[in-house]
Amino acid sequence: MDMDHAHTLSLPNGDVVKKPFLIGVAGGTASGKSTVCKKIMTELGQTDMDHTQRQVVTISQDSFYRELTAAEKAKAFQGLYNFDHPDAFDEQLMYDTLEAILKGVKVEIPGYDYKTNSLDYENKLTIYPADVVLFEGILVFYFPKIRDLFHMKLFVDTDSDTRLARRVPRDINERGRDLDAVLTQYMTFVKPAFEEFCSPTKKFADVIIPRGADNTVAIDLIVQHIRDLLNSQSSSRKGSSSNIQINMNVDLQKNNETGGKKSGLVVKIPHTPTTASNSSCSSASTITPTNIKMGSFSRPH
Ligand SMILES: Nc1ncnc2c1ncn2[C@@H]1O[C@H](COP(=O)(O)OP(=O)(O)O)[C@@H](O)[C@H]1O
Ligand SMILES: Nc1ccn([C@@H]2O[C@H](COP(=O)(O)O)[C@@H](O)[C@H]2O)c(=O)n1
Repeated sequence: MDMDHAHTLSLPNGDVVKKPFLIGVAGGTASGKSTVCKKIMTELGQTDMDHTQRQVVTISQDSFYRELTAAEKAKAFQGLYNFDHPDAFDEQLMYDTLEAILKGVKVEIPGYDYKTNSLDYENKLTIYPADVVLFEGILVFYFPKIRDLFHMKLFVDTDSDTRLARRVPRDINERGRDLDAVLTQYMTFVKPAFEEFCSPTKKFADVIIPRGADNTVAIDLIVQHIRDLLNSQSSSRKGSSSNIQINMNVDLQKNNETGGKKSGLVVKIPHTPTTASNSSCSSASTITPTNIKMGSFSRPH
């Protein structure tokens, strides 16, 4: 199988399949990862579309939790199982699945049932070859091999009080938990694991999104970027030989230097986009206002 540097794969039989652009979306529990992904899909007009026709799809890391034994399930019901440790996930299956998706293979992924703490094979999600795949979860940047598969990495950065305030009612109302178990699990596992395993992965992000889905500026920028990407893909399918250019390395942090008074933006755009991965953006023009620093990067394959 021949893999070109753009966005298609040429199979030995001459068929050409899509090679998706893979975006990782990490962040603490209840930071708004799924809501951000939903907003991105909605703004791109994807949610009303038949799922076989979608150009953008979202997958959750929760579909890669390991199956629990009966004893582990009994612990989980009391909030005494650690779902926030990397070992709770099937890393190899996650890697193999993302690899298959990147090769344009149609894959089936189980749903996840939080009420029974088990994978839900009755509600499988079929991932058809798509242009953009969003993969969201607390530890999507934790595993180096998986981290390296992403073409773009987003980190949803919502403060821990807000996250706890969202998690408690969600787990009670939507995940069938009782208050005692939710708080026990949070204090015993969720909070310490966030500090140890999730929060340190923020440094790998290309884009940090403070306040999650409330940050419409960040989401609009990301959506615009994806639109540009999809447009460049369709023009390349029509015969253009240009590679996809990604001209963002955005850090959407609060602008502390201005004491929070000026919430401006700094957008640096390279004069001449290059394909060099991780290249810095030394000769850049500046669009103001901004709290966004942009470098440039390109898809790694
Ligand atoms: N910006 C927001 N404002 C208010 N509630 C929100 C916001 N973002 C998410 N939520 C709510 O918080 C909970 C967790 O959000 P979700 O997107 O599922 O987070 P995650 O996927 O990171 O766990 C959900 O009940 C969701 O409706
Ligand atoms: N059976 C399960 C599986 C996971 N969790 C918790 O879900 C969190 C991850 O999902 P988010 O949507 O919140 O990112 C994680 O913190 C696990 O503790 C669970 O409680 N039960």
